[in-house]
Amino acid sequence: MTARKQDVIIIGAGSAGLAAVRQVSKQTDRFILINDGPYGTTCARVGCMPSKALIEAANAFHARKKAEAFGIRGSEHLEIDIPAVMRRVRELRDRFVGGVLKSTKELGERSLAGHAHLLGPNQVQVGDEIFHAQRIILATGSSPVVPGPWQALGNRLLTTDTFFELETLPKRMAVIGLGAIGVEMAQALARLGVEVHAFGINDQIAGVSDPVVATTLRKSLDEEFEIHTGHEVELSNTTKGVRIQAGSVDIEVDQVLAAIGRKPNLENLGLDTLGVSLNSRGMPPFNRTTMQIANLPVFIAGDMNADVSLLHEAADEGFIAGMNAMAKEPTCFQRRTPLSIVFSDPGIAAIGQRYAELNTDDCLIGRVDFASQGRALTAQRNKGVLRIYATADDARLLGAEMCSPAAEHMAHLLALAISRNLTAHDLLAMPFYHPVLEEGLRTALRDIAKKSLVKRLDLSNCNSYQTEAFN
Ligand SMILES: Cc1cc2nc3c(=O)[nH]c(=O)nc-3n(C[C@H](O)[C@H](O)[C@H](O)COP(=O)(O)OP(=O)(O)OC[C@H]3O[C@@H](n4cnc5c(N)ncnc54)[C@H](O)[C@@H]3O)c2cc1C
Ligand SMILES: NC(=O)c1ccc[n+]([C@@H]2O[C@H](COP(=O)([O-])OP(=O)(O)OC[C@H]3O[C@@H](n4cnc5c(N)ncnc54)[C@H](O)[C@@H]3O)[C@@H](O)[C@H]2O)c1
Repeated sequence: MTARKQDVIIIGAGSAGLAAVRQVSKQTDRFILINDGPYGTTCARVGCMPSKALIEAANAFHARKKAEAFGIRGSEHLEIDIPAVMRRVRELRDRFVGGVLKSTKELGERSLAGHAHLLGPNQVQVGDEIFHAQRIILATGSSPVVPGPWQALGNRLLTTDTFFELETLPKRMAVIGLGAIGVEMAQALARLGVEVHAFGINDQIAGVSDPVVATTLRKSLDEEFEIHTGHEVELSNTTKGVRIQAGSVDIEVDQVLAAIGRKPNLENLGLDTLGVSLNSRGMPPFNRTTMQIANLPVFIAGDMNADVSLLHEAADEGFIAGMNAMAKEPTCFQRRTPLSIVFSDPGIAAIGQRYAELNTDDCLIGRVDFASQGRALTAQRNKGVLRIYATADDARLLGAEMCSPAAEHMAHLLALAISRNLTAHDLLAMPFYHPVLEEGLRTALRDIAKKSLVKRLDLSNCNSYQTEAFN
């Protein structure tokens, strides 16, 4: 065994780990990046990117269902070539992964493959080698949760780690779990022609906490695939597939996609050697503005810390960890306004404070229903609802939840406004072009302004025409 001295050791070559490497490598050559398992990052390899490639293909095929109403004939003759869809998903995936691999290859000997095991706050073991470092950054990511008994289903049980390798899709599929992954995948599979049964242990879908948005979302998804909520599922092998029992539901499918959440990769990592108490889930205490674990020279970033499992947050945390690992004293970084988007149709988004976090007695809620929104109607995208939350005294924007057309774009506008501490009136004083889906956003802002005691003598007071076309 050897003890090699480094300034920083980064464990995990995912999005968080690579963001940390980018910062650390600006200041020192004495660092190593250790990665166990496949390179290329969860996001590019089995996460964000292949799932979006699948969703885009599914949406393109689904568009035929609106053709007749537009006056386009013959769309019923369109066919889908599933093996070609899956090949395209993998080709794009390989392209995205290729870009990531290039950056790890460039590290040469500083990039090391193997399972990292901590021996304390300054030591890491990989195989027979021991490495010593002033600082350590942990960024080992997360893995799909698969309950032990489900393993008996063999290759009839899929997770997003295995799904994208399929050459073709089964006729009948169950998606267990209705979080972000469950909703995105269930809708995409249904739009690709698979008979989908989706199961949620409770009524919450994609994390939506606003009851008005939740009801609209459920109604919209119910039109596309079977949703069963409120019961634990029992899975068992049959001669032809998998039997699923949940409450009064008893069905058979060919394959099951488990999407019941992800767990941090802590196995055999040696967190117990850090000398700090771990919580019931084996997690050490850490500060999300510095990413530092207690007062140790150890930082924790990305999905591994089970805080917010999103790509942009993983990248931010890797950046903060990298900066602080090279600093004399850790700096506190202001975290960004919470923003999450689920790429379903209608899209689902939450910005700033969620409904569940509000004191609803002390805030204003503005609403728009997209069922009769002008531009949405012209595009046959008139489904969904947006609710914006603002302070009762000065209509300062606090947050929003929505399931709506163009949710991903309106979510960014709202995130910008909330980050800049703007009020509903501030946003209403800005231009809204006509006819755009954002006029729906303006309707919800006007709803807040109407309920607010604040009245400003500027264009924020300009009223609506009260007609569908200009809504
Ligand atoms: C299907 C799916 C879709 C998603 N879609 C989106 C989306 O649309 N938008 C979005 O923002 N987010 C999305 N996410 C979430 C996003 O992908 C993750 O938040 C992000 O990839 C986490 O990056 P990370 O660096 O923490 O982990 P990873 O990229 O998983 O990197 C961790 C690395 O550490 C390695 N490792 C583990 N243990 C050890 C060890 N002991 N020693 C050495 N190395 C180790 C792992 O093998 C891995 O290479 C999606 C996730 C999934 C699964
Ligand atoms: N568009 C995006 O940003 C995007 C897309 C996909 C994934 N992700 C990220 O990946 C992470 C993992 O996604 P996920 O959807 O697997 O996790 P999740 O935690 O978001 O959702 C899991 C869902 O499964 C349910 N569940 C748990 N146990 C169950 C059981 N036994 N039976 C039925 N339902 C059960 C939970 O109630 C929850 O609704 C998320 O944290 C998310 O941030 C993001």
